[in-house]
Amino acid sequence: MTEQHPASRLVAVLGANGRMGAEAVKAVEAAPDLKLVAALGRGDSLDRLVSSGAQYVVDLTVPESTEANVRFAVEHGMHAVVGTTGWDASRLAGLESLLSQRPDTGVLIAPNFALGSVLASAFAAKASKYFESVEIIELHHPDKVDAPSGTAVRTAQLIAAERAAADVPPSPDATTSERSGARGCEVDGVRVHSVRLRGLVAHQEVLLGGPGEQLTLRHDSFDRASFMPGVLLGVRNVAAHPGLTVGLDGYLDLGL
Ligand SMILES: NC(=O)C1=CN([C@@H]2O[C@H](COP(=O)(O)OP(=O)(O)OC[C@H]3O[C@@H](n4cnc5c(N)ncnc54)[C@H](O)[C@@H]3O)[C@@H](O)[C@H]2O)C=CC1
Ligand SMILES: O=C(O)C1=N[C@H](C(=O)O)C[C@H](O)C1
Repeated sequence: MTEQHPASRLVAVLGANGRMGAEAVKAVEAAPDLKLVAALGRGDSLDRLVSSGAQYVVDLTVPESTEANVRFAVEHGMHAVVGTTGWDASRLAGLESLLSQRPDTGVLIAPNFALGSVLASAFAAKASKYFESVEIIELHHPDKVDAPSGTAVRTAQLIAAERAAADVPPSPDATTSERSGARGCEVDGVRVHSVRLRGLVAHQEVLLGGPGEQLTLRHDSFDRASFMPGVLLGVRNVAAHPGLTVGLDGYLDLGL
């Protein structure tokens, strides 16, 4: 007979057959204070979230599914911890409006669950106002469907906000002739370059340049195990943070 933890949080994982979802299933099963009540893959009915009694939903699916999944969870009073990419400003606004009708429900949208990545992005944002130039290089496995990565988008947004608040001008760039894509894409005025290479998992460098010097902030996830402490931290904290939180840093005391 399996031992029941008296205060178990009942957790469902969506995308359970995927690279991240499979890892999250193992992490939830191994956590003494959590109980996995559903592990759903593509094509499974979301009604199983309700019938399983799930209180927490971990969404690790695909950009085209995640919005409907999270809406379903919130409409049924479940807290959601979301690692899936694709949450642009308009999706976030729609979710905030839905959550305003559910004041006790919490949703965490975490572009990256790895603590080191969250720290690297925060440090980069803080440092960026002291440098003339900033560019981001994100490097991932070639099975990733979206580019640039959600982490890079979030990092660029944090950097852009810090630089705007400090009235830092745009990074200098004399390019007048460009083969399409050579300068990457622009996110809030920050150039982002995406590499897809077999052997990689998830990596990012923020390059900060000033006269005669460069600061590079690099983070590497060598294994998806790196994301699991953040997933568990999200599940354990999301109910205490009703409404929408974007970024795991919202649950951490970074003191920055
Ligand atoms: N926040 C973070 O720290 C991390 C986020 N990610 C993001 O998480 C997402 C998943 O990444 P991977 O696991 O590498 O992708 P994956 O492609 O291996 O897994 C996605 C899984 O979701 C399933 N799926 C699609 N629609 C579904 C639905 N409606 N219900 C249930 N399952 C559904 C797919 O069949 C697939 O098995 C991506 O958006 C990725 O960028 C990935 C790693 C870390
Ligand atoms: O698809 C991935 O693998 C990852 N996706 C997230 C992203 O787009 O930032 C998080 C991490 O980089 C891994």
